[in-house]
Amino acid sequence: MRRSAAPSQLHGNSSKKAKFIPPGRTNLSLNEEITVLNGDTKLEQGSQGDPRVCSSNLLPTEGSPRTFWAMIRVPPLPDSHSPREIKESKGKEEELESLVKYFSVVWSKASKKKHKKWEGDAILIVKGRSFILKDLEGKDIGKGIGYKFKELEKVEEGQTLMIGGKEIEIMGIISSEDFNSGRCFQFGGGSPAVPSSSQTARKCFFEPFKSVCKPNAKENVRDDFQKYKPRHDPYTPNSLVMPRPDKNHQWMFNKNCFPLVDVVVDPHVVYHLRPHQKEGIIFLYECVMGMRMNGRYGAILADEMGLGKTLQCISLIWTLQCQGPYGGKPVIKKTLIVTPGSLVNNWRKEFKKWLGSERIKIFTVDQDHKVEEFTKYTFYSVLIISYEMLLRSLDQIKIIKFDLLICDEGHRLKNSAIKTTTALFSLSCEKRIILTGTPIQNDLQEFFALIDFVNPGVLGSLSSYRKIYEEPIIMSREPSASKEEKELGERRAVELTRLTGLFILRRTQEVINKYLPPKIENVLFCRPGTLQIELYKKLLNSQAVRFCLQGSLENSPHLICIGALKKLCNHPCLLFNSIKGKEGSSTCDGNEEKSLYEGLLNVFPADYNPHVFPEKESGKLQVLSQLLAVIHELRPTEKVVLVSNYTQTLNILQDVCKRYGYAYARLDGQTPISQRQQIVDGFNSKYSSDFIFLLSSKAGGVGLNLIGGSHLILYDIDWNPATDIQAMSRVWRDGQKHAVHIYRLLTTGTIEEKIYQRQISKQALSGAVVDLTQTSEHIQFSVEELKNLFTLHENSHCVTHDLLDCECTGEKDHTDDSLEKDAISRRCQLGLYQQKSDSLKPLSMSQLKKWKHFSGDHLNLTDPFLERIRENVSFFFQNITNQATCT
Ligand SMILES: Nc1ncnc2c1ncn2[C@@H]1O[C@H](COP(=O)(O)OP(=O)(O)OP(=O)(O)O)[C@@H](O)[C@H]1O
Ligand SMILES: [Mg+2]
Repeated sequence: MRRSAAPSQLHGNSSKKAKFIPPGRTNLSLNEEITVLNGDTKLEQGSQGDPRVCSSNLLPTEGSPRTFWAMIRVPPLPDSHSPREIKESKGKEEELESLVKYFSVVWSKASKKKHKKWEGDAILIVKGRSFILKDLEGKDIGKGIGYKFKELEKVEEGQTLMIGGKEIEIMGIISSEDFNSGRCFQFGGGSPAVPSSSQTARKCFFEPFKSVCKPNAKENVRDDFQKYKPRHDPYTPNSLVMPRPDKNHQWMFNKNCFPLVDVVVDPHVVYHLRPHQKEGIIFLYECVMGMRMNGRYGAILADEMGLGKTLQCISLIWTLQCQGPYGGKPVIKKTLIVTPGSLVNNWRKEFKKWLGSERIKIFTVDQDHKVEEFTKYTFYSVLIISYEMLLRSLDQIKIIKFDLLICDEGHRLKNSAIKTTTALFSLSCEKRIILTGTPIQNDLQEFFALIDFVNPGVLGSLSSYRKIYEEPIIMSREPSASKEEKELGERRAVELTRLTGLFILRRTQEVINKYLPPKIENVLFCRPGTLQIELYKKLLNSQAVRFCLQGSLENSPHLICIGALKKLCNHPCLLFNSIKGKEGSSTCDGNEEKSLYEGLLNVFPADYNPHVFPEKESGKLQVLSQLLAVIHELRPTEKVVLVSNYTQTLNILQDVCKRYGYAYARLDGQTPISQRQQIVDGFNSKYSSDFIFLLSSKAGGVGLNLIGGSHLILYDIDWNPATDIQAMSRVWRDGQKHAVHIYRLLTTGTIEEKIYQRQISKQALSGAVVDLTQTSEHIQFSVEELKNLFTLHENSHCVTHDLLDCECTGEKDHTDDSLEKDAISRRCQLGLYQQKSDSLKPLSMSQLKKWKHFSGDHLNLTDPFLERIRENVSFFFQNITNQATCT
């Protein structure tokens, strides 16, 4: 048996230019040598005894087959040196010590067999006196230290060596650039297709296309060009023409030699498209057609929330369903859209909004409309289904041949182990698009899962990805990282960005700012009520809180304490209900909670009735009811979205609506999915009499359009800034006609301020995960942090302002302009680790300082809304975006 070629040989590895001469072959010339490097034998793989023993006596006779041990060059034994020589050589050695060289090699286990097999390609890293052999998945497969420089210096292309119990042949030199970027590790990643620039899209083709195939007769050509006309005129001004496939693509996909036809997006749709959406459609087209990367058909459209990802996909589906570059034949027949339950009908609505009811037949799956119906009627081309329903109907879905798969809010596929991901993975459809407005780059493993879903294998296996990208990148960010580690991590990150940037597109909110009305964001620090303060202090003095601060966080009930404080901030009656609810409980958790609540009931008035919940007992509720009143009075035609993360709090807010006779709609986790869109539509309709939309943001806020409302009040704060940002994005989006007012309510001096500070400082600074799934359970608190959380600042107007180091007293409008304004253009954000957008990112403390801020005692408040609520607000922060577009 001959040695078979390693993968690089089989696939024509470009790094291997010269000889691939497997050991054991007879055609080695006599002056080619196998060198056995003789290190200090600190080898991971045992070396084959002392190679010096196998010297000339094993030399083959001329003409006889060369054995593995043939032609060994024995490294010279150390000479004795004079002192000066030693000094000089020491200097040289130090220099050599830091020298790193990289080689591509093929390797096999050391063996005396006559015919052996190369077992694989590998990368040899030679540094100073040591070497590391890595396989192409980045795993170390051999190591050795203590070699002599002379031995390692001589390593060169074509040479065969014995190291670490392995025989290797040097196939080529790798530049440090290629190693550092990770490009030398070749795996399933497709090579980028010939870049087709977006400009080509706008150019029309002046001549009939030349196909790579030559039709037989001129006659046929003429006939063909008449028969195969573009569906829409590519020459009209503002037409949106898709890029032309290159020769390679034609070779691969136009086997029947159809004439090429312009793919032109329906002008009816183009008329509405924003410039970034036109670019997005071209991007998606190139991706799913395999024009950006050979053999890869997936894309991630990660535009920030509200940029119209839905419309971009609808335009793509409509285009591909009717047209294609080869003979005009449609590229796709059936599309599957998987989306959160609350958005199924939103998709249907968007299809109708942009394409009317006739162009495309949509089928949405719900309790009464099963997948079988879609299969039965061939005129349906798009199936829209929720993730939950998909799991239930997987067997039926699998039978249908879908040509395009779109996963909306697809960041949920970041966990490759969950059922939804495996179910979707099992579908055979190659053209896959993930839509997500949530940042996806923070966790490298989740990032891998998303990439691997749209373009399976493009980053190799998970283990190779970890070795080649994740580990070096994470290591480079450790404070203890060496300069080399930092450099390597940075290069790998750049390479990962380059590679994935071919099929990830993320644009920031700024691209649509100019189409949006102004946004006035306010943070209101509300003075707590007397009962609230009393209860708060009592809670902080409880045994449970003291236990948390003792230092052992193992079984610490800190989450229970935090929960109780947050409830109290919303309204004392919520705490009252919890205490009452725990009275009979005897579980372990119950006991901890009981110890937290001990003596609290005595603080409440004896006849306390939680159903009455006077507003003055909660600073925020008091501000809220004043705010609703002033909006109702000053803007009678405008509506309010009122957000809380807790159902119980929403119940209170709902009762407030009833109390004041405000008409309201409500959407929370319990709202049946089939009713959600109807509720949203009702609220958005100009004929609706609803004044308030009560929304549980976690339960159903993602992806919703609530542009009927122009005031949004965040009643409580979440640990995770992304949850709040999601909620805020519901109203300030395309289609909004009014200036948008956002109010975030925080109880002054309490845990709510601390959570806010954590959102804006710690997370923004550390770049920690900004991800919807992050909850307080995932946050690790130090005892110091808990101490801070469990402190009440009774005498401060605004602890957050105190922390800003701002010299103002809050009596006048104050804006700190001393800091340089961010002058970074953030129009487009592609891939990982590029400058993040500020618009949907948690604020930093220094940015907050630039917001206008003033205390509730400020004398000349110009904002009529704030003027009316100032009595209970100790401090304000305000920021206006798009003031220029103010009407
Ligand atoms: N070109 C446009 N002109 C006018 N309105 C548009 C345009 N594009 C999108 N919209 C509207 O903007 C709103 C937001 O669009 P869409 O829901 O697709 O956003 P998204 O990018 O999916 O955001 P999210 O990440 O929050 O789901 C929708 O009401 C949509 O109809
Ligand atoms: Mg969406």
